[in-house]
Amino acid sequence: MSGSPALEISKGKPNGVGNVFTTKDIDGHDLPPSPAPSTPRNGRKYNLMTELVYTEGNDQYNASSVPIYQSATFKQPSASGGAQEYDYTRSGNPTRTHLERHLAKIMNANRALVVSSGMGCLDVITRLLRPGDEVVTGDDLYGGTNRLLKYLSTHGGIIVHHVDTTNPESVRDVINSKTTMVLLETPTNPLIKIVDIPTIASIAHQTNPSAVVAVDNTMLSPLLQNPLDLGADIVYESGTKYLSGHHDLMAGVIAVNEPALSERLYFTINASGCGLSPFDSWLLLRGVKTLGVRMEKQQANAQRIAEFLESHGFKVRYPGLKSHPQYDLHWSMARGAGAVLSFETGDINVSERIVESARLWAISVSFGCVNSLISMPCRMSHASIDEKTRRERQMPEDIIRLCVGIEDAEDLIDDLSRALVQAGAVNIAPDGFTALGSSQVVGESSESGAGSNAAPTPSE
Ligand SMILES: Cc1ncc(COP(=O)(O)O)c(C=O)c1O
Ligand SMILES: N[C@@H](CCSC[C@H](N)C(=O)O)C(=O)O
Repeated sequence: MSGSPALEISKGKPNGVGNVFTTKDIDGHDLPPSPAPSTPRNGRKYNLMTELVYTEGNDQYNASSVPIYQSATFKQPSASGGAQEYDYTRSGNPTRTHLERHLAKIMNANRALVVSSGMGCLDVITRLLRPGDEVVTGDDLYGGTNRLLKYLSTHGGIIVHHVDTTNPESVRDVINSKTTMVLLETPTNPLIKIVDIPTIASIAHQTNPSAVVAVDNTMLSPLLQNPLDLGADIVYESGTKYLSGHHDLMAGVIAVNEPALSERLYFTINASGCGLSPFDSWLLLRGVKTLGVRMEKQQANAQRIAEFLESHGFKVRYPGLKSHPQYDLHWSMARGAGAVLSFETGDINVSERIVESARLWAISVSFGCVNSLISMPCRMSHASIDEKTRRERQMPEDIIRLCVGIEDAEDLIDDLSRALVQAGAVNIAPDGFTALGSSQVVGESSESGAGSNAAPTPSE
């Protein structure tokens, strides 16, 4: 790639640190700092769907698929050290570098770093904190995030404020000169609440210019939202979810624009040894290429299912529905609604029966997979948040989370309809069914959802 006339490599340090390209292409377009070799040779910035699949290598055999450098060590030409880019895979590996450069491009970032899981990202990011530092974060957070923050507040001398981040004023109320980090998720998992990244980022930076605003973008992926463009300093994602798409690997990616910050994060990754393995880097690079087609289908299916449930009287949380209280805010930041939604039945036992009656929908934690999943967050993904805290944070114990895959939408709706009937979650009438306790008149449900509004007969 160094021979490309379109791009110049800035002088970098070993292991890809600082090896970013200048921002102008041959035509003078001001490109985001571009992480070749995954950028087309002409230096042009294409639409994201194109950039996702475009990678280029400098392998001596012109391999179309980036090789897996399954090697822990790299021989060196002399004993003087420091002359070559790689020496040891914990510090850097060509397959990992290739993935990082590709992800930096996709995430509109100067630099991306890949680690062994989404929680690995948060571990690396929170090592920026020092005892006495304060963190402001949400009251609806992924259970594992909550658990790590709790550990840090109990054992690491970090003060953590959980506030309702859907209201920027609650952030303003607690933020102060000791606030070194603001940690956000949007949409939140599992209550699908929306958080105003630009407003909160500006409150944080005004109050303490050195505060770092970190956003967990796992629920939407870079296809649908770019928090760095909205004022965040760090974005991270669990690569276990949409980025890879098949639930066959664990990974995490951290992306930043500020070189000094990226150096501090890289230091921890090298020092602690949590960089992603060559094989998982290769798998993740392969998965990222289909992110666009997967997400488009998953999101279209999720919209159908959300409308189906809502039309039958269920309380549904999904930012693709106009009834979402923060619909406008969501669409001011994001290009899509994603494929995770949740709904309530009003009864834990009914919810449990629905989950267990589903056949196509696997009972499983996680999301972003091509297969559709159903879960009860309070008992599964968020069980690490104790019951009292869940109550204080108004997490409905009966909430069901649907993580929609790429199957045929009619099949998914049929299976869900059958599960709802089998679980006794709906009132059945000759012309349709409605959620128990719903004020909706039977039969008035819209045609937008199920293949038919007729009450399905439980087939099992
Ligand atoms: C929103 C969110 N962030 C981070 C994580 C952590 O990712 P990982 O499981 O890859 O560690 C998860 C799920 O696990 C998640 O749902
Ligand atoms: N037992 C795991 C649960 C993982 S939940 C995975 C995912 N983030 C989700 O929301 O489903 C744990 O304790 O972390």
